[in-house]
Amino acid sequence: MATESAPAATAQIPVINVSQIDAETADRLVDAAATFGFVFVELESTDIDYNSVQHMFDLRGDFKEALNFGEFKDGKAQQTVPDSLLDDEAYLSGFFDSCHNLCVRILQLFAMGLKIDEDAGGKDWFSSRHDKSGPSGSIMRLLHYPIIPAEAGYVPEKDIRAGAHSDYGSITLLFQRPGQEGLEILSKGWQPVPVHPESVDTSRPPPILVNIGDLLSYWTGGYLKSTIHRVVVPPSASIGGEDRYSMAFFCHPVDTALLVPVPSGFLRERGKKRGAMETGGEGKIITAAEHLKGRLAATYGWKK
Ligand SMILES: O=C(O)CCC(=O)C(=O)O
Ligand SMILES: [Fe+2]
Repeated sequence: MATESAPAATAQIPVINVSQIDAETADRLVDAAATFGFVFVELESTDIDYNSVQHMFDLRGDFKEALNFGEFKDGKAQQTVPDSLLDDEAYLSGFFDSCHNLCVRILQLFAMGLKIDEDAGGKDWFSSRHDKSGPSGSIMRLLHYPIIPAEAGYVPEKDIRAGAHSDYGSITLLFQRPGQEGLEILSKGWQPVPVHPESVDTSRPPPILVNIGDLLSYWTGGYLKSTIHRVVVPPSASIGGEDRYSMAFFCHPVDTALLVPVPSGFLRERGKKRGAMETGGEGKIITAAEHLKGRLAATYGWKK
């Protein structure tokens, strides 16, 4: 007989309006990032409009699972774009830029919330290290998780759509579709993340889910949390669920950015030093590219 466990409590991730770059917004964002590692940002409070999000979801051509785009230069992708999306290259490039600009805004708010010393750069301390002055690990990923046919013998505990992981970069923007739940975060057990949190009416566009990646967590000595998450077929779905589509923008600093200690009395007072969580102290100063290489090596067993 199948055992039924009580449904896990939904993660109570705050929803924040980022239209103002002010101390109150900054404190709320930092608080959510330090508590959950995840925060919702109201789409209407950003410069990304819902039509362009819808358009991106409509564009996806007929690719089967994940499609990644690295940076664009003068509107041209730096990696191969599938033929079915060639006509849309300029559009993809524009959306990539809008996502990057929103990340810059969020990074300014994090810098304010962490009270980074004014004479060191204040609110621009993180964002100036994400300034597109050189290549970076930033990636736009269009995701498709196909329906699992009932006859394929779907087993909920086994058929995880995206296994437990943390993201590598500074911050990730995740765009979800109405009615397509499935993301879960590891916080006292697996907690489902809604597409529409309670405070956002379902007639409004889903807010953008923002999460902290390993690099920003490392940079802030673990103060901002890089929370483990995964994607499952939601327990409420019929067997095998339906196709899930999502889009993730992974924002990274420029490759050459040095992950020096964050000049923040706020972090120092809390005993948070760069790398303290991972290395037990302040070791060698590495670049963003080296950090990414280390994470990839750890994941895929590559030799550093
Ligand atoms: O598809 C999702 O909702 C999440 C995807 C994700 O976590 C990732 O690609 O890193
Ligand atoms: Fe992820």
